[in-house]
Amino acid sequence: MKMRNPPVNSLSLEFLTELLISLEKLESDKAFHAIILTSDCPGIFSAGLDLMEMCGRDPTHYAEYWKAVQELWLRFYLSHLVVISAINGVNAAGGCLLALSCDYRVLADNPKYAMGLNETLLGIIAPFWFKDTLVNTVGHRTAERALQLGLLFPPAEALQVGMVDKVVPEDQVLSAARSELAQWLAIPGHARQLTKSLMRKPTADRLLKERDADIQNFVRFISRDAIQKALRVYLEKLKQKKT
Ligand SMILES: CCC/C=C/C(=O)SCCNC(=O)CCNC(=O)[C@H](O)C(C)(C)COP(=O)([O-])OP(=O)([O-])OC[C@H]1O[C@@H](n2cnc3c(N)ncnc32)[C@H](O)[C@@H]1OP(=O)([O-])[O-]
Repeated sequence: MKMRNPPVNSLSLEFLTELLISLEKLESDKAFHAIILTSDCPGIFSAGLDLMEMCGRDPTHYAEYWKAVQELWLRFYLSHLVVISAINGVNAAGGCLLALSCDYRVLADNPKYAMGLNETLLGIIAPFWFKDTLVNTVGHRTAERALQLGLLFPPAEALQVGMVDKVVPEDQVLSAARSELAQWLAIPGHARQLTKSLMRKPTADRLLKERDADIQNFVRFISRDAIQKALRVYLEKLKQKKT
């Protein structure tokens, strides 16, 4: 599955929906057993959630958007397919969450390709299920430091803390993901799927039990004047970087 939403693969409502539909199609086709998730945007895996969906819109839109973000995470996190990410670019916040929801991560060895949950740098907060997904991957202490400081880890560090499983030269990221897949596909499917569910269900259930409350929290939080201002300042900084 190659993500293509130029220029930065930001996860807009439309793009999230497209990803969700593509995943559902693959899941319902018995011929498919695995997905390699990668990017078609040179040098960028994903810039994360689309800031334009969270800035200057109304509460109904924020609620619709957040529901779609929840849906995509739940679907990827609990997918019965083997999902491997071949991370071929910088990967921030919501994009990193998507990669953390995969079963295995291969990252291209380029110092520019940092990844992490950098929400605090924008003055916003990673929700509890983003946090849980990170904790489940790198452990509590590393997650605590990474989340508070909004750290984006370059490849060597991402590997060291366990945020990714393998770092390979840039031209080998897809072939390495394919080689890894062979090991996962050699395991009897039902045993692997049930084990995945055993490991992940408690984390997903926390959100499933309070989806509506989580949407309301998000809408309240993102609608605050101070948060809207912080997002506008951040977007402005991104634009100024160019000039
Ligand atoms: C509770 C909520 C939890 C939140 C979770 C999140 O994921 S929060 C998300 C946290 N994500 C981040 O902090 C990552 C923010 N992004 C970056 O750091 C950089 O864009 C980059 C390193 C990904 C690519 O650098 P580069 O030099 O190759 O590209 P460039 O920088 O020149 O951008 C090109 C155009 O795309 C635009 N745009 C960019 N990102 C977003 C976005 N997320 N959305 C919308 N638009 C975005 C950018 O403004 C510019 O627009 P313009 O001026 O053409 O109209």
